[in-house]
Amino acid sequence: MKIGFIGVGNMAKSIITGWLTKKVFEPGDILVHSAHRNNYEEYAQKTGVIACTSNAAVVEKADIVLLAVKPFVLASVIDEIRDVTTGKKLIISMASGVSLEEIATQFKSKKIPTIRIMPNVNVEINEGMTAFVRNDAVSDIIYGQTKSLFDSLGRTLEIPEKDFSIFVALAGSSPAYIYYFIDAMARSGVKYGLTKKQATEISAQAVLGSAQKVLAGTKSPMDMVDDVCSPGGTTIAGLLAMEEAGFMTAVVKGIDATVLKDQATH
Ligand SMILES: NC(=O)C1=CN([C@@H]2O[C@H](COP(=O)(O)OP(=O)(O)OC[C@H]3O[C@@H](n4cnc5c(N)ncnc54)[C@H](OP(=O)(O)O)[C@@H]3O)[C@@H](O)[C@H]2O)C=CC1
Ligand SMILES: O=C(O)[C@@H]1CCC=N1
Repeated sequence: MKIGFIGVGNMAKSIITGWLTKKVFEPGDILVHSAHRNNYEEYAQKTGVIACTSNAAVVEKADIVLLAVKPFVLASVIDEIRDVTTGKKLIISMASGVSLEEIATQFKSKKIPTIRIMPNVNVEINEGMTAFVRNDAVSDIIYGQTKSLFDSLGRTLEIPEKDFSIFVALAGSSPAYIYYFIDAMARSGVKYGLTKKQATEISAQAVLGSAQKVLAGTKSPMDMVDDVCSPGGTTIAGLLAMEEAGFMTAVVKGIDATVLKDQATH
């Protein structure tokens, strides 16, 4: 099976790395094309994936085509590939805020099997979180096969399309917020004399272990907060100072702004 990428920027590269690591695809099964020849040819040379000469060539040669361009470029890319896209190709879009209906309108056909996904960059290390929804032209078999490709990249979840905006906030965009949190912790460590490297490792491992404990699912996160806060201790002093500075409000406002921005793309 050949898989093609139109656009080979941050998200496409993360997916490709995840698949190559798990040997889900060989480099020779992956086709790429993007806006700038230097970029995609250099990437193909480095990784062994195949560079195509146009977006249409990717569609012609691939069984599955991932549209990995920014949302505002999607319409012009679909214009370019419309004539070579038959019902035998599976189209996967990861563009935030662009609905299946809008994609069908752009293709001028409801018969193009299309899956909308929302991955995150952590697929690169096979620890991603990817949401899925499909149109009526995607059979159960194709859907199941496609989902298993993404299962190799981390967790996957089928959700209604109306929930994609909140999913973008909690999973698509949130790695940036979590990296930012880790960096803020690490900077505080530097303030107290640790090297940035030491402080970053300490903070990241604390986030990793905490996330794993939450996912183990034995207690709610809030119960775990209480377990760490010894009466009269250091943690409750720090937590209340963070809350006074608006920790919870800052997070909720950030998620609200992400959701609004995603909805504004429609
Ligand atoms: N980054 C992320 O964490 C996530 C991104 N997404 C979604 O993934 C999509 C891609 O985002 P991201 O990878 O970050 O963006 P990037 O800017 O990193 O990559 C965009 C890619 O699109 C290519 N491109 C631009 N115009 C065209 C065109 N006309 N034809 C073919 N290729 C073109 C660029 O080419 P070139 O490299 O040659 O300039 C580049 O490779 C977006 O829709 C975004 O919403 C979804 C989840 C997470
Ligand atoms: O920032 C963005 O628009 C994309 C969508 C999710 C993550 N990055």
